[in-house]
Amino acid sequence: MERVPIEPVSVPHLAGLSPADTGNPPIGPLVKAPAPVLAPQIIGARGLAKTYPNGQRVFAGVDLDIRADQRVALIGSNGAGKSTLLKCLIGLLPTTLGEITTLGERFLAASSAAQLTRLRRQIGFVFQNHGLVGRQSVLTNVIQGKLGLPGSWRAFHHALAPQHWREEAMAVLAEVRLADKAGARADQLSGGQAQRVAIARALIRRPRLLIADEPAASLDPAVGRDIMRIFSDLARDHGITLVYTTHDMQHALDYSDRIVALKGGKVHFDRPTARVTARDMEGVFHG
Ligand SMILES: Nc1ncnc2c1ncn2[C@@H]1O[C@H](COP(=O)(O)OP(=O)(O)OP(=O)(O)O)[C@@H](O)[C@H]1O
Repeated sequence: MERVPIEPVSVPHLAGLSPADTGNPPIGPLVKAPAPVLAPQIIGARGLAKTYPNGQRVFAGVDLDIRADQRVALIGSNGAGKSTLLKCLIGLLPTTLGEITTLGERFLAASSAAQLTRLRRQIGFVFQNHGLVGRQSVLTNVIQGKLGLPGSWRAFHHALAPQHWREEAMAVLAEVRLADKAGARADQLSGGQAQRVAIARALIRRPRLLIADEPAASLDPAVGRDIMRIFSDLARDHGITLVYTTHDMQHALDYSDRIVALKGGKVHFDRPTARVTARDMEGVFHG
């Protein structure tokens, strides 16, 4: 049988076209999808346990990872250990077991004095009792937020402070809507106004982390909500990580991105606020 030579087949309309032109994906080295970028860690805690010297066991086996820019509500019933945990995380109280890394300072049990100084420089504190000096002016109280920072002897009185500190103090007072009270004595303020000054005093430190222990507990409901809103909005606008304790469920739900619940000496749940149900909240305080 006669063999017919087979000519290479040429497809004129595809000749010279690149893969992109043909719609086929290019064949190349496999490229891995990029890992999600995590915000910098602000607080990392592993296997924390705390028992007070009198034998009072508060919590055990606590792990926590708080990233930059989060607003975290730490909740639990009275005596659940919220304040104790908060103080341990920032090196103000020693733990019994575990490892903590806060703002890059790693410590077991207790922070060193040098670590505590470095931590304090980067943290703003607001407590239930505002802790203002009543006989001094609002302006001086705000400038005293600079105490503990370099050159801070000048923060004892506004008259000693450099002009730019006074300007900063007026700017943070404006942020808490109290610029008009700068010259008033702190003991002439209402509870809500005093707490707003305490927030301004924390903000003037330009903290990376804002710690608030029951900031609205002694205020009436409307003023308490106002304080929580100021906190939460300022933390978001300034990119400050906020960790606050509360036993008010609504304050936890309305002003945080994430809720960590303590119960029975353990983390009962830790999840984004948007995924926390009313039943979850009930379970923290009852049952
Ligand atoms: N210095 C201390 N010595 C011994 N026990 C303490 C000390 N401070 C707190 N406790 C106890 O540790 C437990 C946790 O207290 P903590 O103040 O951390 O709880 P909390 O959740 O912040 O409570 P609350 O909501 O009432 O402020 C409580 O049983 C408390 O009595």
